[in-house]
Amino acid sequence: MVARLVVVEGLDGAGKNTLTTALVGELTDRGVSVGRLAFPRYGTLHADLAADALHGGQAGAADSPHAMALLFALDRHAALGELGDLISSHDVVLLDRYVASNAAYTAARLGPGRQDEVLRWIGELEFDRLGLPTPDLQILLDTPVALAAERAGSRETADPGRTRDRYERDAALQAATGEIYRRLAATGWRSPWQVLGVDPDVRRLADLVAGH
Ligand SMILES: Nc1ncnc2c1ncn2[C@@H]1O[C@H](COP(=O)(O)OP(=O)(O)OP(=O)(O)O)[C@@H](O)[C@H]1O
Ligand SMILES: Cc1cn([C@H]2C[C@H](O)[C@@H](COP(=O)(O)O)O2)c(=O)[nH]c1=O
Repeated sequence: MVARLVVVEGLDGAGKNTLTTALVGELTDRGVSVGRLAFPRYGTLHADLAADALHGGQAGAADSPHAMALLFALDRHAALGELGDLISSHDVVLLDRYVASNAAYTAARLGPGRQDEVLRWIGELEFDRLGLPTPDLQILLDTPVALAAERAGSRETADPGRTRDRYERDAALQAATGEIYRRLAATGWRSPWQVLGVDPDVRRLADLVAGH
């Protein structure tokens, strides 16, 4: 059996990690074997260069929208083997962020006039040229910007080592990213999407993911 590849997308602080953890628990309880991976894969070369740029470090020279998008894409390209192993050994593979994150954030940075061009570019680069597998389902956790920002802020307060990066501090960028995510979902960008509101029903989501 080939695993269903399911992606959880949303703004910084939307609750993706929390939802993914709950979904892994619910699916596992049902006897579904679940693989899990989050992007960027902190601790790897390209992801750490991207993170450094986001935090204003030495790699800040790479902080143009296209350069950042390439770093995130190369991190996924380097994960192809790991992703293939997960897909071949589980019923379902859950990804916390994937190609649509790159599409949404990069398009938001470039502004309205260049959105179509960048959405096409990212899709062609990552899926068609780099050969990343197409998701079976993309889930947009559509948490309102203010609530997502509040959650990201309280996480920083609880753990001062987890400082917010420049994307997380930029309310306008988050709002623009949220709009692009909704557009990606409405147009079925690259695969079917499911849009969820705040505090989604994890059991119903598990039904959908497990294909019941
Ligand atoms: N449904 C919820 N109700 C209350 N708090 C929540 C909920 N979901 C997540 N949180 C809290 O909000 C914060 C952000 O959640 P989480 O880390 O899951 O978000 P995320 O989307 O993965 O964030 P990021 O993309 O920035 O890593 C955490 O402190 C988490 O405990
Ligand atoms: C995978 C990926 C991420 N980003 C952006 C989105 C976030 O603001 C940061 C880091 O993500 P995290 O969930 O806070 O760890 O990077 C992006 O622009 N492109 C991507 O492909």
